[in-house]
Amino acid sequence: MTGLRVLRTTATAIYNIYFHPLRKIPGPKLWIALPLLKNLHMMGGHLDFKIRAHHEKYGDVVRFGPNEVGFICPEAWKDIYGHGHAELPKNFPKGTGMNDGNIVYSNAANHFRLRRAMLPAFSDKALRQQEPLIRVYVDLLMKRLGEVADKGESANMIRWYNFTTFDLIADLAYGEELHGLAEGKSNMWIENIENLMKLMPILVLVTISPLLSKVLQFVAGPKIRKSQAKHREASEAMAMKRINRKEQADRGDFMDYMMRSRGEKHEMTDAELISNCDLLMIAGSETTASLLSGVTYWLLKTPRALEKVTEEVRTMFEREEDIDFKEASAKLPYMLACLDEALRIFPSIPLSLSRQTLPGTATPIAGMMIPENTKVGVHQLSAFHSERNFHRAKEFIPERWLPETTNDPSSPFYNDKREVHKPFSFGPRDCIGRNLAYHEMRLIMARLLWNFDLVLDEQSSNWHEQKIFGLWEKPPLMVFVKRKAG
Ligand code: HEM
Repeated sequence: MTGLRVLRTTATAIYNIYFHPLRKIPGPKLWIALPLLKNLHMMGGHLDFKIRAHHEKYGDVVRFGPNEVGFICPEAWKDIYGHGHAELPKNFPKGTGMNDGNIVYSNAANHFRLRRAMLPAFSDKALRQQEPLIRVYVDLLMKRLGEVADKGESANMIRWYNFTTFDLIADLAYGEELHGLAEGKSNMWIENIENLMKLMPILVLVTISPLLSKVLQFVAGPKIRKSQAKHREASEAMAMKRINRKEQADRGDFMDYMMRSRGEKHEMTDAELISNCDLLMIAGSETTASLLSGVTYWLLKTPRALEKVTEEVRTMFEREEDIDFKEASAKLPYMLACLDEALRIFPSIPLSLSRQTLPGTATPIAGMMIPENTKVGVHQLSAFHSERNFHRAKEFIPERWLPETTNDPSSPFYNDKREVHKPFSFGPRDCIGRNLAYHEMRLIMARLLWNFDLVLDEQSSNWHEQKIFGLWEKPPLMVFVKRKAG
């Protein structure tokens, strides 16, 4: 039996390497022969760095498995994710099937309807209504960090940013406070992410072995199902409460706008509102908090940039109250460059959003014909860190995004392939919350730098050396916040 299995694995490996339609695309032969090796790297949190190294070795187009090709050139975004051709369906990890009520998991037709119903919640008009709701939490963050500053201790910025973004998205989605900032209380979404990160190596291990999967189902299955049911129940109760709270009807928050679809062809059902609010909690909070921690760390590691952005904030505004969405976006070009550079060097979603080529036909991607049913994607970490795309790619250099650089042929960054930098993805399924995210990040960072001088605690001096389990591991980021002098 074992002999037969070895024979079959060997024959498949030989076919995949020497006879498969993708055989001409370069890539690590071991991974093509033994796809499980990738899972082992995933378990260790190293997979995305290995992928990056393979792109460095093999080039813009790399075959990572029997049926899998990764790209890091700008044209691939349009061909894989863009408008103007049939949508390449998403590839979901095993065990997470399609859920048509949820915008991320929906099929093309449902996605179109849900996106139409959700888009108004992210319009400029909605953002103007949401700003005062968001400001409450930014004020509170400043107050709480002031208390930390007075104690003279270093603060774990991961927690503070998480509290802020989760508090404010919960308010926009459910019209309810989570009391993260006020009471230092965690919440079920943060706990879910933390648990998932801890469990990731085990979850990957069970995908390798059906036997281990059965053992895990037996040992932990009931507990996992119970905790999922509890989460569903709690988030459903919060959403239903908001749906029925008439006094919050014209609040301008996510729920208000999504409920305006009622009575229209694209209306969202209660079940869809529940599912998408739950999604917005994760999609809108973890991503933004992650970037805030990334930009904070890289600024602290790059004193020249920290000095420049702090000076920009403190000279462009006379009073803290004047820092708002509109003024911050008009007056802080260097801050925007810092955020973009952080999104490049520490992208919130560092991996490849995997798609599958359509059956029955080859798909043109970046000038190549990719056979049917191939997993394809742009791996963000590899694309953004590649010297093929960016000069001094591994360094945090916000200047590369400034108009005076992008328009100056004598600048070494002039030829950076900025079009490859799409941390919010691209096309019909790109990030719906991009503008909100930029406003939020700009406001929080501007207020932070207005109020405080920041110093990295020695213990976090190598914070960027961290693992990726789908998301960045994000160990504590310890920073001394000191009230600004004078
Ligand atoms: C730095 C912050 C953010 C980053 C880097 C980011 C990135 C992304 C990316 C890469 C996608 C595509 C995911 C996929 O194809 O599966 C996405 C989708 C999405 N994002 Fe964001 N996001 C951020 C903030 C936000 C915020 C603030 C919200 C809302 C409050 C939000 C809501 C969504 C939603 C609903 C989708 C699904 C869109 C669709 O399928 O049509 N995101 N985001």
